[in-house]
Amino acid sequence: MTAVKIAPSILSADFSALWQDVLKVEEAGAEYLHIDVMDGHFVPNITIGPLIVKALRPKSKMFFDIHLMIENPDLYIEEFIKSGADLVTVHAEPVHHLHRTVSLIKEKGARAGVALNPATSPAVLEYILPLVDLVLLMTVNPGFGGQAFIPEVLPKITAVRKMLERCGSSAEIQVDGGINRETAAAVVKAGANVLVAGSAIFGSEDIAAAVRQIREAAEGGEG
Ligand SMILES: O=C(CO)[C@H](O)[C@H](O)COP(=O)(O)O
Ligand SMILES: [Fe+2]
Repeated sequence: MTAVKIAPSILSADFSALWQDVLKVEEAGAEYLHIDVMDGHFVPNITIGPLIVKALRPKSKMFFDIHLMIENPDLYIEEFIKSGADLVTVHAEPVHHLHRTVSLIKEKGARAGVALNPATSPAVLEYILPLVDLVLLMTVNPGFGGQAFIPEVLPKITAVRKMLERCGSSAEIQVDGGINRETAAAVVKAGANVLVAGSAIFGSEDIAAAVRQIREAAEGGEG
């Protein structure tokens, strides 16, 4: 099993002191910086665009993980990658030609992720797995931070882990939504290895301790 990685979601950071919060999670040893992009169409919220990614890029050496919750992602993929994205994840639900979209991410030089809402079947991944570097399984319905973890996704995590093994894929499995000290072990036990956490990290008085505690809890689920 690949080592657990922690991906703090800046959706819950202090936007008036954003890069200082980014520095805190980098110093705490978190591996990925999870950046939630919402368009007010695919999800009922509007957040961050490529300008923010570009502004943060010189401030941090972290792996920039861009979670696009937008319609028509093909229009923006190149700009996000030029702005400093290391990984671009698109949702399967609003995309008409997923193979084309994932291929575009790879062509433009980033790693490619595919995200699935809690109710979406992983069957959609089967024939594009060789191109996919990360599968993001939403453990809340996307759009907002601070929502409760949906436990019905746990068997889907295990199903995707088995699918990856069957296909000889080394793609990572990321989970996003409601991840904290209480839920971390269960998602890792089910087969996830990249854990996004927003409110559990940036809502904490001690950001470094929160990263450490989630990692410790997650490692309790390895085995
Ligand atoms: O994609 C997201 C929401 O759509 C966020 O990454 C996610 O909700 C993180 O927030 P929290 O850890 O507070 O649930
Ligand atoms: Fe996210």
